[in-house]
Amino acid sequence: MSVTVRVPAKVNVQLAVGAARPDGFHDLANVFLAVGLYDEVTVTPADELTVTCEGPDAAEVPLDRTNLAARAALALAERRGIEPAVHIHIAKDIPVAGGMAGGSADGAGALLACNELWRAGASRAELLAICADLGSDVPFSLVGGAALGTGRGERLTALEVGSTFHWVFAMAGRGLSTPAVFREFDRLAEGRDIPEPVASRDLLDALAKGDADALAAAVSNDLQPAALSLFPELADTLDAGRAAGALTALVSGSGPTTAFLVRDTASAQKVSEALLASGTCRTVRTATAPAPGARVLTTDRTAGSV
Ligand SMILES: C[C@@](CO)(OP(=O)(O)O)[C@H](O)COP(=O)(O)OP(=O)(O)OC[C@H]1O[C@@H](n2ccc(N)nc2=O)[C@H](O)[C@@H]1O
Ligand SMILES: Nc1ncnc2c1ncn2[C@@H]1O[C@H](COP(=O)(O)OP(=O)(O)O)[C@@H](O)[C@H]1O
Repeated sequence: MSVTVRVPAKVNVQLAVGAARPDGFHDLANVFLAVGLYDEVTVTPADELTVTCEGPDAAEVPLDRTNLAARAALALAERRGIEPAVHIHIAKDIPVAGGMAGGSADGAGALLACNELWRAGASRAELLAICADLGSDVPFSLVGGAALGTGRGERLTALEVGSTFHWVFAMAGRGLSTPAVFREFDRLAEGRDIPEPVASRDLLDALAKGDADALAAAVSNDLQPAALSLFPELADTLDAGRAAGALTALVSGSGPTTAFLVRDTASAQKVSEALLASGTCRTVRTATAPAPGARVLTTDRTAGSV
């Protein structure tokens, strides 16, 4: 018996960041767009909780109980009074510490997979509540599509998207820590009045219409100056993508992955080749958006039985 769930990465087409809250988090207007790069999480009954990971970045993924997938399994097991006796395998295609919510994807994926494996019967609302406890980005990994996240990003309102958008992503040679980027945001904001974060009407309209030019004109990321301050070479990657004809270029979330909105697959190809040739990034991937949220791919109720 095993269950496999597929979960998408995300890009933030708007990330408006408010002042630091007393609890250390920041209020956000976080417009998430799920993109078609996926991790797959497979859960199988085992003697005890174990985690394995395969993929180009696997060596950087913790395999102990700090792994978000393990934390998700433990959270559901505790609520249901179940032994968390499960092996979790992550086939990882989403870059690690890249600002594309790879860990959050694995948390949401493991939660959905364990709910199915254990026939735990958690409702969508309960799954979303567990996701919010695990991390600010985790609820969005469950729902996918496009959504506005408020609060610390965990309170979601689904958004309409009128068409498919084409993206190129440039993966950097090293990661960036999300808390470190928020700390740098605070440092850069010292002495300034930080406005309440609000979603941009132009941006929501562009998404709803499926208008790539309007979306390109409206994207914004308040964490980008902080990410660039910690990782100045990212400016060269952004420039290389713009020069190759991207409609817009921005840092994805807290970075350091850079995201390039392009008009079509031909432009995606051209921008990808230029980015690789520029030598300013480690790898390049293309993907379309929006992508669906966490989905059960297979439930094999015979695997593991004699
Ligand atoms: C910045 C964003 C944008 O979508 O994503 P990434 O770029 O990391 O993927 C998110 O806000 C990241 O969400 P997530 O990675 O789930 O963060 P959490 O585990 O909830 O929090 C990690 C740390 O980030 C900071 N944090 C996170 C969310 C938030 N609204 N305010 C914060 O200040 C806090 O320092 C917190 O301790
Ligand atoms: N399943 C997981 N996959 C990747 N990283 C994880 C996972 N669980 C915990 N982590 C930790 O979370 C950190 C942030 O990872 P990730 O979610 O990939 O990046 P980001 O928050 O920038 O989107 C990693 O450096 C790693 O230490």
